[in-house]
Amino acid sequence: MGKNFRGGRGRGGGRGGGGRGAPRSDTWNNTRTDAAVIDKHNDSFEKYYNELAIVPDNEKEEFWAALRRELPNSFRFCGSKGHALAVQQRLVDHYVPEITSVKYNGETVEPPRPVEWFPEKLAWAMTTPKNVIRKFPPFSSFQKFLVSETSVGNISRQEIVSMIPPLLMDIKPGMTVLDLCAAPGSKSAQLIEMVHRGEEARIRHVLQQIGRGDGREVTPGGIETLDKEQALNEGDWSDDGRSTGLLIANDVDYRRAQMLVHQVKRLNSPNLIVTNHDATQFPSIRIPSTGPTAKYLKFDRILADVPCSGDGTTRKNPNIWKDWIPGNGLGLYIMQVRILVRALQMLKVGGRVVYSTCSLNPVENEAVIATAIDRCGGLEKVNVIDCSKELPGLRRAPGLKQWKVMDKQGRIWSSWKDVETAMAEAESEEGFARLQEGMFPPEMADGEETIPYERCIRVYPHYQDTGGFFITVLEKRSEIKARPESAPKPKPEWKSAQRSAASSAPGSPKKRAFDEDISPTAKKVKVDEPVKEEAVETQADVKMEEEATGGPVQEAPSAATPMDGVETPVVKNEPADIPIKSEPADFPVKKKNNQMHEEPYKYLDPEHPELQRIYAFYEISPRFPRDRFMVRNATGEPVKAVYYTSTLARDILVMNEGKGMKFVQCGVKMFMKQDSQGHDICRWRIQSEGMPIIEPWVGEGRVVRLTKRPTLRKLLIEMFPKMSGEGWKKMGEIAERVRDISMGCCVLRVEPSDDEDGFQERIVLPLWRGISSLNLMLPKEERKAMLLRLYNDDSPLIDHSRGGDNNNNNNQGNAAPTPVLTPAPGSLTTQVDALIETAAAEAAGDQAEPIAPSLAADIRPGDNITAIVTEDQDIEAESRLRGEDQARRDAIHEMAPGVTDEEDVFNKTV
Ligand SMILES: C[S@@+](CC[C@H](N)C(=O)[O-])C[C@H]1O[C@@H](n2cnc3c(N)ncnc32)[C@H](O)[C@@H]1O
Repeated sequence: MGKNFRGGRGRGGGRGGGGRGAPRSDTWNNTRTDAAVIDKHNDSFEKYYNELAIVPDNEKEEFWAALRRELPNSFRFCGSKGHALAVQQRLVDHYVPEITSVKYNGETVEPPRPVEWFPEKLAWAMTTPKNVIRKFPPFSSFQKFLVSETSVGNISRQEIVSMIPPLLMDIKPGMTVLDLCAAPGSKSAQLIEMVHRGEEARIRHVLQQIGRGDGREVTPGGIETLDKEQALNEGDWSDDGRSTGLLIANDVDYRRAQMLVHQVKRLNSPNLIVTNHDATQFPSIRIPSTGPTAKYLKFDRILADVPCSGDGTTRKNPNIWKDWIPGNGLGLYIMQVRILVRALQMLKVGGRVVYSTCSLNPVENEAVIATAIDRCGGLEKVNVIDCSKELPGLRRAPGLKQWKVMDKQGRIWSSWKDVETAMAEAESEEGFARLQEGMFPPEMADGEETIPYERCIRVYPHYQDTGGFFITVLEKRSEIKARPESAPKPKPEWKSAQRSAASSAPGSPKKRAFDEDISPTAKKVKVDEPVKEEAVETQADVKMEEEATGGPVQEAPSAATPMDGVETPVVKNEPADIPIKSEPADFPVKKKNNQMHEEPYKYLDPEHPELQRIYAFYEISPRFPRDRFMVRNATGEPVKAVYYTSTLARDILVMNEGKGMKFVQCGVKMFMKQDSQGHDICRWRIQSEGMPIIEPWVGEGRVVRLTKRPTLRKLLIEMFPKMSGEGWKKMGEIAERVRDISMGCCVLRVEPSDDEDGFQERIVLPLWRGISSLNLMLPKEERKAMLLRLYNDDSPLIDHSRGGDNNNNNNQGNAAPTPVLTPAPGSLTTQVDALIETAAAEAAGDQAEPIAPSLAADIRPGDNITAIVTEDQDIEAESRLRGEDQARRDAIHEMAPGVTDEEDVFNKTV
């Protein structure tokens, strides 16, 4: 083990250790005070679901009671499996026994419990009340553990039911995956972990094959080799074991796309691209073609976790009780269908789309599935997969076979036929607005196969003490040509006769209501724009046909039209190509609503002299590819940072540049320029997030090995311990090595052993050898989290660069005062802070917007989320992350460069 790109930043990788994008520490014992005062009744809500009988009579009471109770806290251990298990082990061995013995008011307090059906029991839930957590010391240390591991990205707070869809995607290494509605990104995080599954073991295997291993056999048994068997059996060996898969995580909302970036960036995956598009018309992505015809990316797996009314989330969002109206679900149906149809279009034959909502409403669930299958050509083309054997232990209900629809006035309709009859007789169309034929169970023609709704999955709150959720897994059986919305399915004869009678009746509605009625709800999130549906389909279909037939593809001229403040490409009825050129190629471009476009992604020549210097200094194996390093500035020169991406990500960035694709983020920062003195020192240090990727390929000349617990503890607790004079002798087992190693960045490999003072897991950390001191290049939060997890030690850090004070900001040394980093008014940071305030207000129900209320729940005011769009901002954000010490050092450097500690000079980022 040693790779930590997937959230294992406790092992040294990982920026964002400051908990950016992670829940704020105090959310771990939040109780929702608003929950107590909200009246948890809503007549229409209760009437509708009672009449639908979504649960049997004898469960109704339990069902409604569960919906009214508060939701237990739940979380998931994340990162690579081995690492996640190591962190989990700490909970099992240390905290659970402590907590289990606690009694409150004579009752034993329920400890956190693992979710039985979740693989490896990596998901946990707890109902412990806040006052108990506050009152008892065992809980406070447990809470500290949760807070610190969450802040460094080893634990992700996530609703239990929200963890289900990725688990049903059956993602295999090497697959291309698209998450169409991804923000704030909890499922994307799961998906990227899956894309990388087994990678560590595969790479270790390859290294051993080529004689570059670290001497340890990859044998089953140790935590770090758990993935081995699976890894060796699964494919994806074409890139020396590195994952060749891809996740594109997309969201239409730019603000939310930024939340998404912060959630997934800490996973340090080079196989991830974040985009900002309307999923109903997600552009086709060009990829290299070996033949004369253009080629477009198709996905093995797509997650359509669509925006929904969210009425399964009352436990988390009690405002739903007062806000629930039938129009919420009705207004979303069209968009949900469009997203699902687009997903099916972009899917490979044999691939899977997982459709999910946190709504109980069949209009947003079974009806969407039925309509999308119908529009794509029926069950011959797209089928529902039976997942009843998956996730054993998860209690679930089958999808509804029959359902009714509640209109905006609260009337409940059993069939579209009834609606049509009533519409024909009605004085006005008022009251029928938004009703659609497709919202009702389809009436099948003779001999037509019925949709196997029983394969849809409904999870109700009282089953496992969770929120409510709907999931359906669809498989594409053959190429499709989706029927446009405006071309309804041919009707059985009786229906045609009835329709013509109805439409000729005096006062009959001229148009079906939805044609002119766009949900105000949808408008709020700017997602239900009038999509030029037919055109989109035409183009997508053309592309698919071209791919299928190998026919020619014509590059379409392109245009972009702003709609309601959102730059949405309007697709004209041209023969091909959804990607539309909407940007000139100069960057960055400031857009309306403060949307920014990223700086360009420019790949470096593999023979670039700077790359050659880096390879030489770190003795990087020639097998490690050189053609995937890029910079993010218009000159294309490595000035400040060098990023690394997978091959497929590179091809996509290169081939689609300037073609209207809105890339928000891609690439792992691998090398950062260091302002350092000395001729033979490499001015590029390995950035902690890139460390897990490059570290196995770094030569012995830049590696320091460590096996004893006390040595690592010293490095974690002491910042800048002295090497000068006799100082180096205090470094224990690594003393001579660090005395002799030349200045610059190196790799600290913490190796597991069976010794009493040895480690169970492999850890890799970046280390800086300065002229007269040594320093782990880790943010303070990360140091503290590791100290707590590995040593159960929460003592303050000691900073030798400020005279050895204990870093409590009381500035006892002779150093300059610590400047406080305050973002300038109007800066990106403050703007995004404001956005996050808004998101939190949404989560607390301050807005009437019923769409996906769960979205903002994981983001709180004060979370340090910044819209990072340029290289400079990225570096600035990193400096902030590294804490006030960095700022202080920078300040000292500027104030009195000649007299301060040398480390100020040697650790300053240019
Ligand atoms: C239910 S949430 C997704 C939650 C997310 N999958 C997760 O697990 O964190 C729905 C998301 O869809 C986005 N959205 C709404 N309409 C969209 C559209 N037309 N295209 C893409 N994304 C859309 C919203 O901004 C929202 O972030």
